[in-house]
Amino acid sequence: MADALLPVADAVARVTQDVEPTPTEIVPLGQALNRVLAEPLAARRTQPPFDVSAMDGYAVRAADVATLPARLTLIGAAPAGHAFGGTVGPNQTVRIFTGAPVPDGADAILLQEDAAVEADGRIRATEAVRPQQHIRAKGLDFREGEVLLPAGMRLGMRQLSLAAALNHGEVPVRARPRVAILATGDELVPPGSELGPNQITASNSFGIAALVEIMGGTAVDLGIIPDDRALLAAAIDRASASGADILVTLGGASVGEHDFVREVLVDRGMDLDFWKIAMRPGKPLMFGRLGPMRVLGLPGNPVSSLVCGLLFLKPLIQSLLGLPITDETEVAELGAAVRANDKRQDYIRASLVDMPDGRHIATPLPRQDSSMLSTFAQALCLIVRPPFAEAEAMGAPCRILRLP
Ligand SMILES: Nc1nc2c(c(=O)[nH]1)N[C@H]1C(S)=C(S)[C@@H](COP(=O)(O)OP(=O)(O)OC[C@H]3O[C@@H](n4cnc5c(N)ncnc54)[C@H](O)[C@@H]3O)O[C@H]1N2
Ligand code: MOO
Repeated sequence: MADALLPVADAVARVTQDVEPTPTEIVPLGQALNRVLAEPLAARRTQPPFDVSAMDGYAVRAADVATLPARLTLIGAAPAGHAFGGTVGPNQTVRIFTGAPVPDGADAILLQEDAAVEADGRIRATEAVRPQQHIRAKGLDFREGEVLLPAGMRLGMRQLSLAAALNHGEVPVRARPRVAILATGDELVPPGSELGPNQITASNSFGIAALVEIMGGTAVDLGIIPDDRALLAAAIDRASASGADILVTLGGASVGEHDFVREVLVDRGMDLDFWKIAMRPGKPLMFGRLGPMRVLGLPGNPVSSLVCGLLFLKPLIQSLLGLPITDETEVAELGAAVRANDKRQDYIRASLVDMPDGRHIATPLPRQDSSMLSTFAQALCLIVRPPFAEAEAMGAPCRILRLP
């Protein structure tokens, strides 16, 4: 029977359809790195809160120092955090430091480097000043009530500092999507084990868990389940009971006699949405819903697993975080000729050189076997070739997806 293979874009649309963002939770700012704002953040204060000196020097009346010579009487000091209480009168000055409020009467800062202290204690300007010189006006950065961080913003280093400057000690963010990860296969043992004769190490869970964490989710490793229907059913029930938003199964997705992940999931109540897509690597991808939990069945071949994680698990997590799903492919140039493609959208592991003239050269790596993590780790991008794309010569334009 001919396979009915779902196109990749349709599969992404079905995986992310009707996903409700996770609830809002309030977290301390110090724990909010990489979290996604659930509500906009407005300034709770004005910055700077008053006219402030941008330099260490002397607060002066610009008219007094418009031309040289100019000598001023020192009447006080204003370090940061302390205002000078009085008013600067004609030919008077106040010692001032960066970040201190500009005293009444003053309208410019004479740089320390442009001033000399005379024997009688007076201050002699060696350079003339302009009005407002080295003064940061109140509200230069932002004003109270202004929204500077919109909902849906991911909090990176710059956004966290800005949130702190706005005077938010804690922030409303989307709860981290919880992703349960379950590896299947009699041949699998954890890395670092003493390997038996027919065993390999389970590698996929690590890459998938890393992707979950990078995206701002929480990975819950449910371990390795042997090819046993009862044990698999029990593990699926544990995943359901854990309240995970997503269950990712690894392996057992194909057609062999030991590939019964789909059957057992359906038996446990999963509503199967699709199985098998027009993609290489990753044909036997499966998706369904089990109660409130989305289930992604990733193929066991390591590269297939991780590429499917990037193409389907990543947008699913983005949807749960209320983030838009965007086309992240870019235009590049083929560094070598490629053959005509068949019915499966191809994701070719490739090197990538960003040229100084702005071109990006993507060259397929020699071995494309979906079991080869060595090639995948070496690749910098995937060349995306649509179904039935024609053969292309070196130098032809192509689309690429950069790898994280
Ligand atoms: N007759 C057919 N055979 C296969 C087809 C097909 O259409 N007809 N599809 C092939 C494709 S494409 C893929 S991809 C694989 C997917 O198979 P499964 O999802 O059932 O995965 P397994 O058979 O369990 O394992 C495949 C391979 O990957 C290794 N593996 C599995 N889990 C892990 C893990 N967590 N970490 C590291 N390596 C893992 C496993 O040992 C196998 O070598 O099916 C093809 N067959
Ligand atoms: O398409 Mo499978 O995903 O080659 O290995």
